Amino acid sequence: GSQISWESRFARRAARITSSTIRELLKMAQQPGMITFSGGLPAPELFPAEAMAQASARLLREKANQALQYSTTEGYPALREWVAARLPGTQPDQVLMVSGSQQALDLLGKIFIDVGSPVAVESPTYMGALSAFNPYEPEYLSIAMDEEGMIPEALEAVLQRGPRFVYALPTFQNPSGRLMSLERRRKLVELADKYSVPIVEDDAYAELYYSDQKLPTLYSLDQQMRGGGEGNVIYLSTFSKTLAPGLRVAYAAGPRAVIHKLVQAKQGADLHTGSLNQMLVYEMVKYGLEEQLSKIRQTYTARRDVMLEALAQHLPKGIVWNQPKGGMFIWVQLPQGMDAVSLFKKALEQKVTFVPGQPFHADGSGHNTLRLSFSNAEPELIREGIRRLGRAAEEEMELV
Ligand SMILES: Cc1ncc(COP(=O)(O)O)c(CN[C@@H](CCCC(=O)O)C(=O)O)c1O
Repeated sequence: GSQISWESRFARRAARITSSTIRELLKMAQQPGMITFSGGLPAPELFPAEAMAQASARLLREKANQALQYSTTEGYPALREWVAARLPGTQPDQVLMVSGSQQALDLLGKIFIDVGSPVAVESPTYMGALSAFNPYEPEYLSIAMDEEGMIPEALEAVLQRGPRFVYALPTFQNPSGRLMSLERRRKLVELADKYSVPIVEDDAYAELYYSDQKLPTLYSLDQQMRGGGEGNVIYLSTFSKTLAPGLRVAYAAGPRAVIHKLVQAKQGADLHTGSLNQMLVYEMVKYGLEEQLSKIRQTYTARRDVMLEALAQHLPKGIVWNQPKGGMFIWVQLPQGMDAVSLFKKALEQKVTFVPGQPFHADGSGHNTLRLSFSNAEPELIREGIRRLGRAAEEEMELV
């Protein structure tokens, strides 16, 4: 027969499945001599590779049957218990181990979103969440933010439209780096309860704080407000930023009815997260992660400071950026009328990459924004990369 036109054969939802900008840009970063500030990649030199080599060899010698066999969808029991013990008022049967929090986002889309369902997101928000939700064809309601996080009036107006859930990143938000203030956290939890709209709290960067002490999670504030018992917050976090993203081990915690439905959805997706990888993560965290975490905080604080200093030195006037207190990203605003994609092309010629900010905006805005990741480049490369970015920005500004 004639050549099949596959586009016409795909399901309707396939039209909402498009490339991840970050993943596509990461491919470009492979070019020789390129300095990349694109992916939120942990510093590989901090991976505890030697300890993992020994632990996995031991697991395969002593527990091969368990490590190499199919395991339960809910996850490795000892790891679920470890996670539950660190979350207020949470039992192990309220925790599901997932293959990266990216999978949790996909499964949450699958169980909560119908075609046209309203879903509330921050502006900007994590583009990977939009990629996970898009195939389920939601209608996004963007919540305006200021430096302290969601603006209460904007949030309340969105909640009155009955979204299926609010997707919130209160701690070192990807991409803006914002830390939601305690007052705004309380406001969000109270308003979500008032309108009985669930909150999905994506806490990927919880441990990557570089100055003030940690603020309480939405999950814990919700528990306090209710005096314990099951709450209104579905909490996500991951071992990608503290241990190793290549292991693809993360977790979701929350009300039993939600976790149970996520388990059923995961059974249909991948049966379970890698048995060996979960057992390896448990071996690495069971005695605590403090030593690993302090190494990470020290390294990323230094890299953040080098990047901030280089930005001040090399970027032309009119370009502004935040001073993140944690996380992996610096969020840059170009003057109105300047386009980050056009700057990206000039930067590529200078052999430096970043992530243009528009894909982080569900409402299509943000053409003059861009995200820089400072976690995965040595200080000297950061200085050189920002110097190159400065040159590209000078060129671009002459045209505007
Ligand atoms: C807020 C937020 N939520 C979930 C994830 C995905 O983390 P997992 O590794 O799936 O646990 C991430 C990871 N995002 C990185 C990594 C994605 C890079 C890549 O696609 O390789 C980034 O924004 O660059 C995140 O920032």
